[in-house]
Amino acid sequence: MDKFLIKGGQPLKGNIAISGSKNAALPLMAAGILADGPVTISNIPGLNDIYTFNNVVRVTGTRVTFDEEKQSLNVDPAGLYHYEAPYDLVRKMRASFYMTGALLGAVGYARVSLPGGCAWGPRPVNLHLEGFRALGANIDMDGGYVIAEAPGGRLPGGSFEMKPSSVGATVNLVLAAVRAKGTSVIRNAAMEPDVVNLCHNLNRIGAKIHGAGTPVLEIEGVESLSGGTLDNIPDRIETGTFMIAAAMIPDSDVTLTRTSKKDLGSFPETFAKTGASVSYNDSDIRVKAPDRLPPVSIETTIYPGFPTDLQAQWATMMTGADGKTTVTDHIYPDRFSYVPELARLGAQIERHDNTAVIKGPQPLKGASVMSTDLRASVSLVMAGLAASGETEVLRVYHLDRGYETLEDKLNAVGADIKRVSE
Ligand SMILES: CC(=O)N[C@H]1[C@@H](OP(=O)(O)OP(=O)(O)OC[C@H]2O[C@@H](n3ccc(=O)[nH]c3=O)[C@H](O)[C@@H]2O)O[C@H](CO)[C@@H](O)[C@@H]1O
Ligand SMILES: C=C(OP(=O)(O)O)C(=O)O
Repeated sequence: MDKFLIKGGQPLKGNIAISGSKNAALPLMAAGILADGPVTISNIPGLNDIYTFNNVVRVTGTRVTFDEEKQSLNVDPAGLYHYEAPYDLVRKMRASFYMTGALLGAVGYARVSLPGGCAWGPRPVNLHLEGFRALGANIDMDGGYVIAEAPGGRLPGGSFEMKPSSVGATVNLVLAAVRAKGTSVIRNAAMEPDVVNLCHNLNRIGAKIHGAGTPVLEIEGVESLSGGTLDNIPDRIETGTFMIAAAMIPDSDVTLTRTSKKDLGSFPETFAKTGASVSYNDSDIRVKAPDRLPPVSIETTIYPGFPTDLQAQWATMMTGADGKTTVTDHIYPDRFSYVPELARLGAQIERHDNTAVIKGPQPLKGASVMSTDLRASVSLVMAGLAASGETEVLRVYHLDRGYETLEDKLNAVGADIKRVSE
């Protein structure tokens, strides 16, 4: 298992190119099996989650070819014959559950393993299942698998209101509904850029989805979708992560390229309160660390609110703030595995229910740390960069799920991170 050895205390200076979004890419890849011809998806990052999902899609007989150099992924569903996503793959990656909607839409039948819990507690799929039923699917459970079936091979379509709004369930229902016989309406639909991008791309190959980016999606089912080219968007979470890293490490001056403010929702407004100097251009964002970091409390909410995928990084930055900060997660109330690890680095941080309370400024000092999820792990790397001495971050395979060449990108702007394979 690989680990990182980080020598902290260096400012970050230079350019970092932002990769394509992991969370927007996965729905596009699932959408590939809905088309009548091959689709080519641009700006796909070389990440373990992408490789795993390639294998999930391949199980169905679909051909998936990834040109890593061009970051271009081709999905050819001509050989689609096996309508299943097995437990072995779904347990590695929850997004595999998108195969339920995609197979229902493509062939009217899916046998997909129920995803289990995850490192930060329960992640239910009740809305996905209730939504499929509302669109006309018969849903059964068998040996840990969901069996979803469209009577007569094609869903009739229907209406469903989500409470709460869910990114995963919206993606799954859109995939199931685009080739339904009738029209479907999803109320309180997710407005996250990942969902909007999926809808726009599906429309490019013949879908009729109205209202993307609003809480009401109306999907007129179409007989077929053509093959074609789909475009992935820059990773807004990677962008936010590096913006926070630049703001928390004194004297840093970092320009993020191949990204934009467009999909960041209200994050720039919140980020401005850190006092960091930020300039946004068409395709790059420059961040200079502030001289003094004030405490800025946040609460996660659905888009355009503060993303749950950035709360751990924000809490880490706030260990250096001048005063007391609270970080509250309303989406995933147990997503705090980083708290005891930051404490090992010397942070004054405590968890109370779904809130981390951080008392700063507290200089961090290198130690061995480990986390059990992706965003918590990247936060420990950032803490290691800010800390004095050497920090060892164990089990970096979590990072490899969602940050493309993280250590190379950071080392190129002055960090000192060594990957060690054990
Ligand atoms: C709204 C939100 O911020 N979603 C995030 C969530 O997406 P992900 O798709 O995993 O989660 P959802 O958007 O579905 O969940 C939003 C909320 O709805 C609840 N829920 C969801 C589905 C369901 O069937 N029943 C149910 O009760 C969840 O427990 C959660 O409290 O995690 C991803 C990975 O970290 C992030 O990239 C997404 O931005
Ligand atoms: C946890 C994440 O992904 P997933 O929903 O695939 O687990 C994430 O992107 O932070």
